[in-house]
Amino acid sequence: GRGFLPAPSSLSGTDTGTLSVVLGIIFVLLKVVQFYQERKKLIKALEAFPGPPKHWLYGHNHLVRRELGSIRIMSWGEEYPHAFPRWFGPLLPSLIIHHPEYAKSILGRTGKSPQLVLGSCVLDISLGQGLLILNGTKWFQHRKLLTPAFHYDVLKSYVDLMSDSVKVMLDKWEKKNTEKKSVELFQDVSLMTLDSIMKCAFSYNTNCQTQRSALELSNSVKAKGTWQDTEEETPGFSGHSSFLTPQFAFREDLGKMTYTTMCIKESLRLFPPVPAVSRCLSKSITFSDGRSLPKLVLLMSEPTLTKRPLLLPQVYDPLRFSPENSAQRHSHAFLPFSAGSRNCIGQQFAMNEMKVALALTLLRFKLCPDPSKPPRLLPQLILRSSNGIHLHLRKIH
Ligand code: HEM
Repeated sequence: GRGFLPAPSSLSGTDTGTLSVVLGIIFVLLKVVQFYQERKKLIKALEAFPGPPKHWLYGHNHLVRRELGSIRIMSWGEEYPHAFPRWFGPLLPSLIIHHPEYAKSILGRTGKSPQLVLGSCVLDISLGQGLLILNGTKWFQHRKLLTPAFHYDVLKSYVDLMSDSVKVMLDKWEKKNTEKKSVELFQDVSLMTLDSIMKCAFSYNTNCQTQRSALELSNSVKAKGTWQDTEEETPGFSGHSSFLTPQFAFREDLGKMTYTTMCIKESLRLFPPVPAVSRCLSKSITFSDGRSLPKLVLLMSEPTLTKRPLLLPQVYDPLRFSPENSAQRHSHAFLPFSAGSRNCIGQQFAMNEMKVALALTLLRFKLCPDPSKPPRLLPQLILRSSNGIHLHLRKIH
């Protein structure tokens, strides 16, 4: 029948233009209303979580300094049990979780892809589309593809490759004049870990510790292809036999290095290499104490806080991790490698490598800190020291 609007065919150009503008405005208004309602719901839900007062514009940004175990965050943790809101500016809320039971609720959620918040464009550019920042089905497929490569038995065979890489590093240290001056070790250790992962994952000897510049190396890695490019051919973790040397004695002993493992865990507790993990809720959640959150809240969990029961005192004491002392501990009180389906796939690889590196290093050197250059901790995506790590090396034999 006849309506108020003329038939589409009779619309002039100006009318079509006006119509699109009106539709556009309606769309934007609907989005604003939707955003406003979601925000109201979110703020209501966050009311159940008391927290420090926030500034209307900065949120909590002006109160929190980027430092490991920030005293302020720690004291907030003291004041506001289990979890408290942390606003990034006026619009973006997050919930800082610092209770093992809360961490368990979040990290223990099943489903194909616990969404990570990490998929920001900055990470996309710097890391490529690796497992760490993938989400959804793609993450699930890649994770499934890579999991067998980290099987216990497969990892055992890498011990020889790891020890070769460590020995190159130690030989380099022997040649340095370490009599009086302390040595910056972070660079060397980074290159050693790169060398060893390249050998294990790609069966590729880069010689990066002795020859290549970082640029040359990154080009050769690109030429060789990265993990995510090798879907048909499971990335490395296979034809590595050419590197194997049968005489390595630790291979069977790694599982027996109980005290070394305790020392490593204590170091990971005090200096967590991944200082915080974050999750985005894809559906609402109710915690064990009855408080709940709607979907789409950015959640951050600082392991430094999550493992609060362990955090104080700041004294290095490996015995904290003795079987007796660990028996009563909550399963989610100490999470250097995170937990749940999105935990660190390289956890066992990393533990093995740390044991091999530590044992071989201590067989050759005594290490002492340089009090004039203490590390300045800088928690970024990973924890680093802004001024390197300076140690005195004393040759044992
Ligand atoms: C001490 C050494 C390491 C620590 C403390 C560590 C810690 C972590 C943590 C906490 C996560 C979870 C991140 C999150 O939930 O947002 C993670 C993820 C991951 N780690 Fe590690 N990691 C270490 C070494 C390694 C190594 C050696 C590899 C590879 C051989 C590796 C590969 C990965 C991958 C691929 C993921 C992403 C897993 C996924 O999203 O499914 N990590 N790591």
